Order: sequence, then C-alpha cells, then structure tokens
Amino acid sequence: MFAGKTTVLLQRIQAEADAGRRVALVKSDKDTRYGLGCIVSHSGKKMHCAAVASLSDFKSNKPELYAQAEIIGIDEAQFFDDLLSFCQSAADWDGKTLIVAGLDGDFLRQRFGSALDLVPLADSVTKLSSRCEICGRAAAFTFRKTDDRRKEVIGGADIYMPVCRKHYVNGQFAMEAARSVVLESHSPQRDPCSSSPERKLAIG
Ligand SMILES: Nc1ncnc2c1ncn2[C@@H]1O[C@H](COP(=O)(O)OP(=O)(O)O)[C@@H](O)[C@H]1O
Ligand SMILES: Cc1cn([C@H]2C[C@H](O)[C@@H](COP(=O)(O)O)O2)c(=O)[nH]c1=O
Repeated sequence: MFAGKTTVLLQRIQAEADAGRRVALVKSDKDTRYGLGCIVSHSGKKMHCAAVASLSDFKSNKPELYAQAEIIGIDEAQFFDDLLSFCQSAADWDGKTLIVAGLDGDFLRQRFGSALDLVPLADSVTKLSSRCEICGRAAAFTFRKTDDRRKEVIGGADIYMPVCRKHYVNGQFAMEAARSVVLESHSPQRDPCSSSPERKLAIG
C-alpha cells in the first residue's frame, strides 16, 4: 500500500481520456471510505468511477459504459473474485485495454485475490514500492498495526503502514511476542509466581 498504484492508474486513465479515448473506471464496492462514486488516492487525487460487487456486475449493470469503453481501469483488483475471467474476456474477445491496479500480497505477505494470476496474461507488469515509514528505504510490504487477523480489512494509514523487509520482520516478531504475552496472561494454568522471559516489543 501507499506505493502509488491508484495515483498511476488515475494518471494513465486521465492521459487516455485527454488523448480522446473513451475510458471507464471501476472499483470494488467494499471500499466505501470516500463514497461509491469516486476513486481517491492516498494523496487526495480523485476521479469518478463505477463501484461494483463484481466485474461481471459492471458488464451486466452498466452495459453502455462497458460497450463504449476502449480503456477500462480497475482499482483494488484484489477484491474482485472474477478478475481473471473478466480481464481475459474483455481483452481477448472484446478488444478492451485494461489497466489494473491492486495488491499482490496481504499484510501476511500471502497472495491476495487473483492479481498474480493476471501476470502471464498481461502485456506488461509494474511492481511499485513505497517508502518505509520507519527508515525511509524502499518498502515492498504492508504492516498492519492492529491485532485483526482477517484477510480483508478496509483502511488506510490508520491501520496500515509501508515497511521495508527488516522492519516488516521486526514488526511481525513484535506483534507475535505481544500476542503470546496476552495469551499467557489469560491462561488459567499460568503460575502467577513465575516470571515470563524477556521479549523485545520494539519495531525498529
Ligand atoms: N503513510 C503514508 N505512507 C506513504 N505514503 C503516503 C502515506 N500517506 C499518504 N501517502 C501518499 O500516498 C501516495 C500514494 O497513494 P496511492 O496512489 O493511493 O497509493 P496506493 O494505491 O498504492 O495505496 C504517496 O505518493 C504519498 O503521497
Ligand atoms: C494489506 C492489506 C490491505 N487491505 C485493504 C486495505 C485497503 O482498503 C486496500 C488497499 O488499498 P491501497 O489502494 O493499496 O492503499 O486493501 C486488506 O484488506 N488486507 C490486507 O492485508
């Protein structure tokens, strides 16, 4: 996150529109933070879009928009279960150009949705990185600052921060240590007289 995916997507869609091409922008309706009619980057740039539950909904519920669009921009691609089938058929059979922005991995660095499955079908792929919020180095990973373990948790800088490899690993270690301290303190078998081993909780 914070790597500039939405910024680049909006810039490319704007450039295509300025060149006279018919464009459409789509995002998942799971993200309601800025209302459903807009895609907004973390730095505040925004454009109108269609917010849909699935990409097949976009095609069936907005048939004119789909039919007239030469270029379709998709943001938050990780949230669309039908990403692969939609992109394949739109590009291969309907002649659309797709510009897709999304996360490849989640806060645990596990694959997120099917953005990775698009790689062999794409003409080109750009992996962006942010700046580590702790040391300023290139940040390829996203650290979740809360204890929520669900894969999908909508949010921005309130919940997530971009981190480099070192600070990702340190942060995960600190979270695990904190979690085990909490679990131990709630365990009925715990001997109140025994002292817990020292744990490092600092990230950095
Ligand atoms: N905590 C943050 N860390 C890094 N960048 C941030 C942060 N908060 C806001 N930004 C801004 O967000 C921009 C990237 O926003 P955006 O294009 O929405 O990224 P992405 O879609 O990859 O999450 C950065 O260029 C920076 O100006
Ligand atoms: C890492 C991670 C992110 N999310 C959510 C949080 C945001 O709502 C989006 C990512 O938005 P961005 O344009 O890339 O900033 O995804 C999530 O649900 N689970 C995660 O592990």
